[in-house]
Amino acid sequence: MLGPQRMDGLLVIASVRAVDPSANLDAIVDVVIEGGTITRIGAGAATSDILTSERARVLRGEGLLLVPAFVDLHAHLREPGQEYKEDIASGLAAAAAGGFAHVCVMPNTRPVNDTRSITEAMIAKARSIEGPTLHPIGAITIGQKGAELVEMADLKDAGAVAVSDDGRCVTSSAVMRRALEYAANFDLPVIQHAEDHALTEGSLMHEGAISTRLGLRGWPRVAEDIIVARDVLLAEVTGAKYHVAHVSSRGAVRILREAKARGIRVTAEVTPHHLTLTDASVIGYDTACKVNPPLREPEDVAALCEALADGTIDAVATDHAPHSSLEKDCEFAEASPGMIGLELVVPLLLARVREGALPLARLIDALTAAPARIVGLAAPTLRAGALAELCLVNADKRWTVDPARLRSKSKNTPFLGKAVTGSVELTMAAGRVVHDVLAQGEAR
Ligand SMILES: NC(=O)N[C@@H](CC(=O)O)C(=O)O
Ligand SMILES: [Zn+2]
Repeated sequence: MLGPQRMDGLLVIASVRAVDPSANLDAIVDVVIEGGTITRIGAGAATSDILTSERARVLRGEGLLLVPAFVDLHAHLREPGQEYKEDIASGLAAAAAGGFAHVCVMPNTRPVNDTRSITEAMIAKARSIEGPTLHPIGAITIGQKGAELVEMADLKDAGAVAVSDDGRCVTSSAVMRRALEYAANFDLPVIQHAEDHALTEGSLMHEGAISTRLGLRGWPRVAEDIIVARDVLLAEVTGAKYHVAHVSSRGAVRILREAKARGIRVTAEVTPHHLTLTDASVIGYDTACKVNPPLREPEDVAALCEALADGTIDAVATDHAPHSSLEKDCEFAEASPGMIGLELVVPLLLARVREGALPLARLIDALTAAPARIVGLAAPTLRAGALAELCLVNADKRWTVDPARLRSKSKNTPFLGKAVTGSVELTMAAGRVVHDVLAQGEAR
């Protein structure tokens, strides 16, 4: 349910700890939002005139954390074609609840988003909903078949912010080279799902001691590393913008670190689940733990966290991949890979911050300015004059991941029923309140 704040209203958040690394900000401030714009921010910005104004909704910010709203580079909203798993409305509602103002959506819909008309239809649908802004990612190849390139100029013109065959890897070096060369003309980043399919045929989880014990065919790290290494070389010769989706292996981290040190234009993202879970989660054969790329070993999780902390991995992306009970309540071998993620970013990653594995400011950058830069969006920021795109977090609130509370149509997460700490209390996107749990039981 939305709160009383509208575009023309006055919202005041008083005495809140605001953290925005892009504005060099970490301080207790008041924030005044008028007509969807941050008009004042700073200590004492909420003057008594403002606080007593009839028009004002005043939120007490003590004990809360205010950050720019998040930008997701990788979500599967399943519309068109698989609306029983998710649709644009439910996916954007989940994004709002998770603290997101912008969601880049992958093209592995039915049909695949490889044309202007599908890109435009997705944008039109999202515009009819008062929620976070949707940004389509077009396919690299027609039908994501890995052969013929799409009309990238058309897709870009229609509003696509990047291209990707996500779900499938562009395995042909020749196709990938041409894709990078072509995309460079339009300054479109090429996002790779790095998986050498020849090495992962029939795989169900990470290849290691646990897959051997469980008798499940494994996906070795090297299947990811080979593609990342090859693509880094292609990015170097083409000068194109290359981005690696959902990095999961420590080998890929090493290759990215070397590539960046050599000045090659590469960027990368990591998911909350790869930063928190290992292949040991698969021991109970819980199909919610089946995901591509697979959950790996503790050494990989540590390497991913370190790489996110030092900026080798630029961004956190959810890879929100909803699947219904039809695809998940079955044998492990038959289950579709993927887990939902939009609504769990804050509790999962604040836990890593509390453990000291990740500085808070870096995490906020990785959820806001860094992903925005990769796809060329204006990053949400906490500055006077900026569009209000922000997120109010209660870092200490404990809640249970109850299926009834999740806005996503699908409930495929291994965190179901688990208690977590850290909740998104209010989200503003494009100047509007799109998620508000404070409105209930509030004095005014
Ligand atoms: N991550 C997954 O396991 N699945 C994704 C595809 C993808 O992101 O590769 C999906 O679309 O379900
Ligand atoms: Zn993928």
